[in-house]
Amino acid sequence: MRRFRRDPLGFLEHFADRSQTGVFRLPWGAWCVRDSELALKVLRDPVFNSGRSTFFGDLLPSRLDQVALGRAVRNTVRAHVPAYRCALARALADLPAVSPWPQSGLTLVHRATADLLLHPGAPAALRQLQARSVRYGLMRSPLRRHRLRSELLRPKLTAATTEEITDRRAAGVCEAAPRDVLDTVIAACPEGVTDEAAALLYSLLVKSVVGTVGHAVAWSLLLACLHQPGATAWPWPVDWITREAARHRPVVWMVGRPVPHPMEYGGIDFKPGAILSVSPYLLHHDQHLWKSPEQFRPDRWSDTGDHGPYLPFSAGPFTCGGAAVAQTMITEAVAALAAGNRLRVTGAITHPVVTDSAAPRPFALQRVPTR
Ligand code: HEM
Repeated sequence: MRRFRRDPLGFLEHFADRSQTGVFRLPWGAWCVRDSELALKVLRDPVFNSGRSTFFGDLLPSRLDQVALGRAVRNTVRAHVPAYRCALARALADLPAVSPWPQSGLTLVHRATADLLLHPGAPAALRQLQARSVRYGLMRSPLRRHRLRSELLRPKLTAATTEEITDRRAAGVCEAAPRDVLDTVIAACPEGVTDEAAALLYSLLVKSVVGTVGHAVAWSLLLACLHQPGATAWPWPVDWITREAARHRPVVWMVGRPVPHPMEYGGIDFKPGAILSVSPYLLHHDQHLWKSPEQFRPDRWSDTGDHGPYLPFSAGPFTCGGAAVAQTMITEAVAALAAGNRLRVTGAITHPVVTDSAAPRPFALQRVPTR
């Protein structure tokens, strides 16, 4: 496991290269589908994708409820994009000339979405708890002391969110005009979903909106700066940079699907319940399907054809419900950070820290105004 912690993706590639079958066993017992065609089949085939998605798990009673909630939240977030842009500009004005990343990515995105997640009239204590959780453990930290802190914070945040949901449900929430993502979640939860389950659903979505987007912003900045050190302007459109960063270093590095009944897959016999994992990273680095996949090359997005499988947001029936709006949020943030500035990174390496997401290791970003 020490080798995995040092270079998780290299470790995964090493196992994939040595495997003789389309599916190989990971050291911690799970199964990884190495063959790209078989992997895409796992994500798309109804055999593995019926019933409820693992993202929401059993927090909602049916797949229809999951889809309805995902769409409702996506719509609320999409409607907020103009406000996000303005709030981002205000948050950037407070960013120091040298800032610590990837944490600054999460802080920036949180500041730009704070009123979307909890409207300004929501209890101040809850808004503060949410801001603290963004600082100390929205995403699982590799550091034990951070994990301990977040384990202390999480029950408090869940309890405070649950209490707020109880109050809002008692007062009634207007489905047609949600004031924030919490209202949207409450309105989309069918009867019978407890206040605590609604709080857990809400926290999953906060993690996606702030944590996953924040880490994707950090990867884009890091990779673009490392490949154009000291440039006053990047030679690529920001959209190409963010797409290529999501290919080169997908934040969600593994998604899993349970095997529904005894079956043979990729030359191996599986029992029901075994988890088949698909790694977007491995598919994005398949030498047979991508040209020079190990290189960070935003210009590969100048044309629409000739690409291998691209699934930073997964694929098939359980694809990320917020993919398009997430892409917009990431691109807007990177563009805003770069506008009128020369960017430089120090202390940067491209080996990620892998926990529940593949995050960049700490680096410093220096912004020097060019006008
Ligand atoms: C960089 C940002 C993001 C990435 C990389 C990402 C990626 C993913 C992935 C890989 C899944 C799981 C799919 C699977 O199990 O196959 C997922 C699920 C989901 N994501 Fe995202 N996501 C991001 C941001 C967002 C945002 C901003 C929203 C909301 C607006 C969102 C909403 C959802 C929903 C609702 C699902 C569950 C889909 C379902 O089960 O039907 N995501 N996301």
